[in-house]
Amino acid sequence: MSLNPQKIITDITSLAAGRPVCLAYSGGVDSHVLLHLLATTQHPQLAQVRAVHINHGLHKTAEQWAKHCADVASKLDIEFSHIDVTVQDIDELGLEAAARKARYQALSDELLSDEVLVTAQHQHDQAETLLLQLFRGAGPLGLSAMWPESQSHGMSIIRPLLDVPKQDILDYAELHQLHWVDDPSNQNIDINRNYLRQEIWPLLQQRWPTIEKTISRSAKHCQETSLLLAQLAEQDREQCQLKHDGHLSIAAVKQLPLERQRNLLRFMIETAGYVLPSTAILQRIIEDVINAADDKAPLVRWADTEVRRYRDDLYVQTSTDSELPPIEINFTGPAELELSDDCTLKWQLTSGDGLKTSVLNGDLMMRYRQGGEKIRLRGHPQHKSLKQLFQEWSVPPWKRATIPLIFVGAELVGVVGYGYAEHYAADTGEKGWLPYLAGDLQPDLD
Ligand SMILES: Nc1ncnc2c1ncn2[C@@H]1O[C@H](COP(=O)(O)OP(=O)(O)OP(=O)(O)O)[C@@H](O)[C@H]1O
Repeated sequence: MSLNPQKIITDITSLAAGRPVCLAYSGGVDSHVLLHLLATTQHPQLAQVRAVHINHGLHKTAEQWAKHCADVASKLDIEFSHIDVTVQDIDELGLEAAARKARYQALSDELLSDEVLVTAQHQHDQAETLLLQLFRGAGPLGLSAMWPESQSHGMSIIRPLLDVPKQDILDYAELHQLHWVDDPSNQNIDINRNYLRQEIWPLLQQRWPTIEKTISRSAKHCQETSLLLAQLAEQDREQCQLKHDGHLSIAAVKQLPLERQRNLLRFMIETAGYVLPSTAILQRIIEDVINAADDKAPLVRWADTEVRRYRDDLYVQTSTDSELPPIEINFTGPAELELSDDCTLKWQLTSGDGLKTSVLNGDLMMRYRQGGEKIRLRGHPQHKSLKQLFQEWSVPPWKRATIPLIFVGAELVGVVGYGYAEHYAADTGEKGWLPYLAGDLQPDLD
């Protein structure tokens, strides 16, 4: 079998679906062949094409590579740019992963909002990726290896060569007398992928000559299985979201067989964009969180993610910072205050809601809960402790310490987002001063 240029360009056109394409051009043979195909094969629906090279600056010859890429693109009449990046966190991530991280970040910054990125991984890369996942004990999603189209780092990425054998790419390059750059770091067998490629693969291929193709076929089977599992998880999620607040009902989750509980949890975590937990952590979520006694509020944490239970609700979220620094502010400055990276307190004048505007003349402060606060809410006959109110409002314990409280002197007069004290709440028809958290439902402002 040999590489069919028209089929590849047709595949790119259909995956790109009218969006302009930007080729990630390393200077290696694979992306050079793809660049050549894009430049020389016509397709009426193929929108604009350009190429970008990332210079990691890791080799003495890096500048020459970038120059080589620019020359090749220019001869093929393809718009070209190169980006210099600084590879960081090498000690923590290892050279290969650190370079990939810097590369994807730069590509993501470079891409226009409607552009798709095209990369040149082929059938052999796909087989290697599946094997490396297998050695790590991955399930169907990991064994799906690379998808023809996926979303990553905020970009759409398409991989039109996944079904093309490496040999076909080399034959094409030879036929068209292409000159490419071989990355010297590919020889370093301390890197698992290189070890597999240099030391193991030749033996496998000697014994099983079609192994590149057959392993890639397994990746496709796993992709199909992953899609089916996602559909099942979607159905289970609908069934377990009894309220409309997006949280799963623990009682409903417990009705599912264990393997579907695990499948649902993985799906929820993955679609929310968090790092998937290991099998052991997943098991702890089932044992310690889902099967905890009703009155417990357990949590399991990994990476920067946590799963918690409060009453019947299951929370999958970014780890909460339980030790928030105390803040004391008076409200004479601008009408907003950044409380943390993702939380801003804002305030506005509005009709019949919030606090009387006269509070602005006094000693108005904001701080978080310290324990022992009481408030008599508007329309209530007596004071209640904040603890009791948080329970009545079903505020999960770990959120209580993050809700801004408004004080006049030492007196608690408002719990942002929840309610105001009888003597300080704005009357109907009167202008009120309303603090709220950005992202909360905005009040009707006038
Ligand atoms: N420095 C880079 N600049 C732009 N794109 C890159 C760069 N390195 C890799 N890529 C893209 O990511 C894909 C996979 O990377 P990988 O490291 O397997 O490529 P390579 O073997 O160095 O190069 P090639 O796949 O072009 O032969 C490449 O096919 C290419 O599309």
